[in-house]
Amino acid sequence: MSPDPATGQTATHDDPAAADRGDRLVSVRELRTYYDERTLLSRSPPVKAVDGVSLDLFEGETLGLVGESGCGKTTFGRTLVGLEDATSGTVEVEGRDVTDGDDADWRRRVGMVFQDPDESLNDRQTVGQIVREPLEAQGWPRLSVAVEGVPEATVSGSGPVVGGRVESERVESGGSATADVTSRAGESDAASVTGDPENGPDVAVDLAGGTHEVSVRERLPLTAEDVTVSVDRGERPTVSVRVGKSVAELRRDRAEELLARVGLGEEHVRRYPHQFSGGQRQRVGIARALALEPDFLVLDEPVSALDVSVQARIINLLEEIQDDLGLTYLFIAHDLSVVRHIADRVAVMYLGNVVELGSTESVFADPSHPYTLSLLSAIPGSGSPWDGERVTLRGTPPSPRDPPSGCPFATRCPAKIRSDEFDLPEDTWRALDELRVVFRTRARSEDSVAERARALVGLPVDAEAIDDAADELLSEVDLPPAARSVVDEAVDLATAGEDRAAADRLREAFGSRCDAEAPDAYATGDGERESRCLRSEDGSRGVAETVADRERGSGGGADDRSGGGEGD
Ligand SMILES: Nc1ncnc2c1ncn2[C@@H]1O[C@H](COP(=O)(O)OP(=O)(O)OP(=O)(O)O)[C@@H](O)[C@H]1O
Repeated sequence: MSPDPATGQTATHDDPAAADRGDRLVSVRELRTYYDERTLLSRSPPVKAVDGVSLDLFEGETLGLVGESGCGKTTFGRTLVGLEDATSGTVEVEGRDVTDGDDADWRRRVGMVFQDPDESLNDRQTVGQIVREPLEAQGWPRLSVAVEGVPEATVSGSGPVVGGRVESERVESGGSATADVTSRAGESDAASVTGDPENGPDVAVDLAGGTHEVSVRERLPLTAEDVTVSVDRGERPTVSVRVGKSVAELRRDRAEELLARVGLGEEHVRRYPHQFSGGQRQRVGIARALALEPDFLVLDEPVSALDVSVQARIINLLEEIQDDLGLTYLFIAHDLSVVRHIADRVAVMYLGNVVELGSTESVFADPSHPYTLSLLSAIPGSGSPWDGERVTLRGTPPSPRDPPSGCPFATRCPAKIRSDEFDLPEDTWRALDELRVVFRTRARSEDSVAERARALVGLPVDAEAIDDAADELLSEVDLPPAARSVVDEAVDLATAGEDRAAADRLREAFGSRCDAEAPDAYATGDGERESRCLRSEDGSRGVAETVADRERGSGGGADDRSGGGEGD
């Protein structure tokens, strides 16, 4: 395994088990997308929606992106396709930096399908107009023409003429294009080609043998009969290509073809979105996303708003399209069963971070990260080790405006490494964690305009609420005197309005590595996966065992504290 270029750590996002995949299409490194809404009245810190994601996407694969609502999935997808500005980090496509979203070639090569077709389709446009919109926006088509196989003997020029290159290649709306081909002496490439070398030229004129043959690229709504070619074999040979269809006709034909591709007929072209079912509307959304022949689609919960029976049909359609066109998908979902069906690899996201990444099969069979484990435990019949035995996470995710220092999952982690300063039962650790969350939440609300206004007019700090919270959480648990005195100190600080200091005091005394160190991406599962959990640092796991112990009430205490070293 190669070290991570960003962190120097072992085998990471760089590529777990890359051998059987296609070429790398997109490389994302340390990507951050923050929403900064600070105004004169509000000093709230920015929302760290994506907070340091590094991963690769390989040609032809489907990468599933899963995680709770609000963890940053949509923002990540939108940043990849240039709909959101990255705050820092890079997105590279085939070695080219496209992070700023201005790369015209990349913009053409990506498409996005949105969750809610009702919201993403303009109800005042016909379906035909909706699908033609990206074609119009991008000035499609810009036909490329190549001249091939020009033998030395047929075209006279100064020196051996072996190929031609088209200098002008736009189809005018009147329906003709002239391609001036300048001969190039001494070039050795017998078939000089313009346009996208992957897809070939749109129109190729083969001048071999003194005649000419015209071929038209597949998936273009043109046939060779629509194209007239005349060749002037003068001193400066010119090949003129006339296309017998107007731009408007080409766009109309393309829209019909796209609608047919997603299972809609000619009769649908002039209808409006509200005349369709949810599944049909999503088909329109897919046709629109395919308009410019993308290589990469971000599918943002494309079936979440649909009935289960319709979901399966749309998923099948997406799979067929991927096979036919060789597309790469980023498939965003919160439904893990859908992801399991469609994705080759899965990235699990929590609070703006990808915490686990690996092949779908291995992530489902043997999750390394405690967050993945808890997600899988919620799916009955998943076949995961936690199937049917739900690991419920405590509390709600922290605010992305104020993520915890250290591991972002530490405040809810059922396998959190415990401090070895104290020997406490699991219930007590959890109560202390929760009290810290209370102080952190209070500290955050102090930042709000309303709270500052209260402070300014001298409203008292709600001391009773602090005592109540501490009592509720800790009255039933046994705290040794040293621990009790730390809690009393923290409560005093909070009562004095120092909520953040109170939270910090608890962290100092009861926190562990998980509260202090942001985990790198460590290789787990024989290099098949990477996991951002300190327990995966040395390859040993111990996560499932620790969670099992704690959940089943036999854990806690000294055996739980070392982290990383437990398990196999
Ligand atoms: N335009 C915006 N301005 C400010 N904050 C935003 C904006 N868009 C998203 N957010 C916030 O960024 C965080 C990540 O949101 P995002 O929509 O990317 O998450 P998600 O995982 O896709 O959620 P869901 O599954 O609910 O769509 C959330 O806290 C959200 O409130």
